[in-house]
Amino acid sequence: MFKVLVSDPISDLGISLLVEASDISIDKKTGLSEDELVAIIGEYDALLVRSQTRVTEKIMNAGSKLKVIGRAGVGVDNIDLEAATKRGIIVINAPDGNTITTCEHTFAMMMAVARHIPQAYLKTVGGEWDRKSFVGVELRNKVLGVLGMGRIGSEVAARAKAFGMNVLGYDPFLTEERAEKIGVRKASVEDIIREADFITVHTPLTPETRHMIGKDQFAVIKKGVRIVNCARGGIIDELALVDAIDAGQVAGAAFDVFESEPPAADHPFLSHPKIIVTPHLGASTIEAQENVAIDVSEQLLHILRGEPFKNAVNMPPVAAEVLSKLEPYFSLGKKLGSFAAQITEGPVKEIAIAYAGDLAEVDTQPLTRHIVEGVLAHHLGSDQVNIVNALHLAKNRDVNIVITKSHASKGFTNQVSVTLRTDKEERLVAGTSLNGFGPRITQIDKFPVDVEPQGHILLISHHDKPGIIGRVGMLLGTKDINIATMQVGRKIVGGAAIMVLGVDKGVTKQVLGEVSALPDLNNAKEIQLN
Ligand SMILES: NC(=O)c1ccc[n+]([C@@H]2O[C@H](COP(=O)([O-])OP(=O)(O)OC[C@H]3O[C@@H](n4cnc5c(N)ncnc54)[C@H](O)[C@@H]3O)[C@@H](O)[C@H]2O)c1
Ligand SMILES: O=C(O)CC[C@@H](O)C(=O)O
Repeated sequence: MFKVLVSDPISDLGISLLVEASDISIDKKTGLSEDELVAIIGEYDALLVRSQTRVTEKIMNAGSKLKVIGRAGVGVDNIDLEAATKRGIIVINAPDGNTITTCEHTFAMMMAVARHIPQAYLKTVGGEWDRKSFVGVELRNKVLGVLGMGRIGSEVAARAKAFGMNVLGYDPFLTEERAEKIGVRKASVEDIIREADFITVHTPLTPETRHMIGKDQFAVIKKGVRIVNCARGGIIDELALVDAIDAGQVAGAAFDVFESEPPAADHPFLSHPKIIVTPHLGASTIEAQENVAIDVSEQLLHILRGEPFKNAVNMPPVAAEVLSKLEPYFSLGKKLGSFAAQITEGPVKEIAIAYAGDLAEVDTQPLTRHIVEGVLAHHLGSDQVNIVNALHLAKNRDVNIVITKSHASKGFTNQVSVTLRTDKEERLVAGTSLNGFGPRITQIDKFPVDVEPQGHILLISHHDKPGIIGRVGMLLGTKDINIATMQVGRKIVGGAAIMVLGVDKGVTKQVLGEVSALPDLNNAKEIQLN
């Protein structure tokens, strides 16, 4: 008999599958503190949560029988994934079940902010008949900018067209073909900032999306824009938004999510007359809660019964014999994928992976998953992509994966090369794992290099001329940026060349701009590898 603990309010109908299963015994105990959970979790094989329970390492360490944590919803930011992976606990989620519900909530918020519904309601029930203060705007013929064209963003875009809106979409994975299929115009973030009358965000919160609309964007944003966030708090800079509304640049905003939840009582959104809020209700419909609970219950049963399952968001075990051959390359593969994603412009259409040397003789699929994970995690967020779902996510986004194998490997026992193809360019990063030294990047585009894939790396392309290295070093020195390692690669004397610098700390966009502006330099990019 497997014991399952449900620690958040989750639809009864959704978990009826578990309740009715003869090999499952289920306990519902909601609102427990961390210590209370620690005290009882040792009895359970599975934990089922929504977003309130914070599943910490302490709880997992006390869960000696815990095999699986099920999240009835998409975001797993309330679960310590690293700790789960470390302890071999499988974390599953239900990514599809609340898409439509959250999309509809986005529309409810967009219409409510366009027509001042909450403000008008409060006055009316307060006894005032005020028809002058609440003149709104139509959605028809307005430009809607959608940042993040995944599951929810795409559904929002489709419905916006029914309202007669002109939709601009931005997503690193949005190709012209897909934009055409959905019926949106593919745009840049800058286009959306300048042209949209309504902006709605549907990305995960990642280092790249944090404050993607902040002070700089509000300075140039279309006057009178209305902003909706039903994704994750922090994608829009909350304080900069309040300033932009007070300055008359932004007409209003509707937020379902906050940088810190619940927000503090004195949070400026809670008293602002032009900002409407809901308490993270995006997924709160009867239908969505049933859907996500059914999805996650089914998967939970499969895992407990040792059957195949989907939607695991952390790393599953790899067979021992495969592991021993491929393990030295897993970290390299993920880093090659991440490096390539960070230097490549435009939506990825194809990931071409070439395995050379002894690797050509083994089943490299687990390694392919690590490489694709590295590519996708840069845009989708590392909590959403793992070796179980990486290939599925790539397929969903029409990203083609091409594998080639050859026994010859240019002097290394094994070499792995990753080429990303986009509408704009094709970039290659190759590497190997050196006995006793670990992973090394051995080639970037056509240039041979020897780079340890670790920490902050500056990739500079330039013309091979005397004095360039000195100019770069001098500039970085004045910015207090210490160069730890340096590699220069060129094919011919006086031709195109690259410089790969390992630096001790992150480099701001401004410094990158200054480096790129040095004479004989083409551009400079920063790559971060953990
Ligand atoms: N309010 C709620 O209750 C609620 C409910 C469900 C989901 N969510 C949140 O909504 C968001 C979207 O969910 P989803 O199911 O559509 O996820 P999804 O993974 O299907 O889509 C997210 C999209 O964002 C894109 N993206 C990543 N970085 C980007 C960037 N810098 N600029 C533009 N796009 C970028 C990704 O390529 C991806 O296509 C998530 O943050 C999720 O946690 C909130
Ligand atoms: O209501 C919830 O459980 C949170 C929903 C949402 O933010 C999610 O990530 O699925």
